[in-house]
Amino acid sequence: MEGIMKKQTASVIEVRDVHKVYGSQQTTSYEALKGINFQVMAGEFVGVMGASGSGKTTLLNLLATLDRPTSGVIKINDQDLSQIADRQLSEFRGQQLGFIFQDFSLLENLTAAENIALPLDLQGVNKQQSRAQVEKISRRLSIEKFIDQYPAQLSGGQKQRVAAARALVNEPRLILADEPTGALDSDNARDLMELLTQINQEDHVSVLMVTHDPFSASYCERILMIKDGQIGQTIERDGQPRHDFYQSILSDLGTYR
Ligand SMILES: Nc1ncnc2c1ncn2[C@@H]1O[C@H](COP(=O)(O)OP(=O)(O)OP(=O)(O)O)[C@@H](O)[C@H]1O
Repeated sequence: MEGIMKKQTASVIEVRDVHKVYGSQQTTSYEALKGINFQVMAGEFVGVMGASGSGKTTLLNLLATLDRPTSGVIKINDQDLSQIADRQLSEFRGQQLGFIFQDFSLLENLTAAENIALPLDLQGVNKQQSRAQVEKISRRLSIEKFIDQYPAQLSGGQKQRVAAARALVNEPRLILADEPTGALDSDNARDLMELLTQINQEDHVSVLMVTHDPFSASYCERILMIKDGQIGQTIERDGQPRHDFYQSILSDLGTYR
C-alpha cells in the first residue's frame, strides 16, 4: 500500500533525448547513448540492465554528474544539470546523491566511521554533528559494532554495509548504485538488496541500480533494458512476488540478448 502511495509525487530523475558521443573526430567518435528517455519518480527502485558495452556506465556517469551529455536534458530533483557550473558539481553531488560501487570504494587508511563521515566532511559539517549522523545511520544499518574498524578488518558484506551507510549519511533522495552486489556472495547480495529495499520503502529514497545480476534486479520495481545505447524494453514488476519477477527477468533476458 505504501508503495502505491509514495509514487507519482515528483520525479527525481528526468532524462530527455540524451545522447553521448565519445571523441570528437568523425572517424573515431563513438555514440554510446543514442537518445535515452526515462523518468524515475520519488520512491521508485529502478534497475538498469544490458549487455557489456551497451551504455550503462555511460548513463550512470551522466546521472552522477561525473560527465556531461553531448545533447539532451538531465534533471535531478528538478535541477537541470546543464545549469550547474563545473565548480559546483561536487557540492551538488554531496547534497543530493549517494553512491554505492561494486568495489565498495572505501579508503583503507580510514576507519569505517571515518569513511562514512566523508560526504559530511566534504560539506564542512562540524565534527559533533557528523559523529551524531554517523552514529544514527550506523544504528539504522546495524553496523555500530564494527564502525571503529578498518576496511581490511571487515568482510565483503560488512564493507558494502559501510559503503551503504556512507551513501546514506547525507540523507540523499537518490542513491546511484553501480553493480553493488558484483563483489558479494549470494547471502551478502541478498542482505544488501534487502537493506536497499528497506531504505527505499521506509525512507522513500529512490534507487537507480545498474546490475548484470537478475537476482539483484528482481528487487527492483522496473527495469530499463539498454541495448546499443537505447532503452530497448522496460520490464515492470507490477506487484509480482519477487521470485516470479526473477523468472520474468530471466526469460526476458533470454529473448532480449
Ligand atoms: N571514454 C570513452 N571513450 C570512448 N569510448 C568509450 C568511453 N567510455 C565508454 N566508451 C564506449 O562506449 C560504449 C558503452 O560503454 P559503457 O561503459 O557505458 O558500457 P556498459 O554497458 O557499462 O558496459 P559494462 O557492462 O561492460 O560495464 C562501449 O562501446 C565503450 O567502449
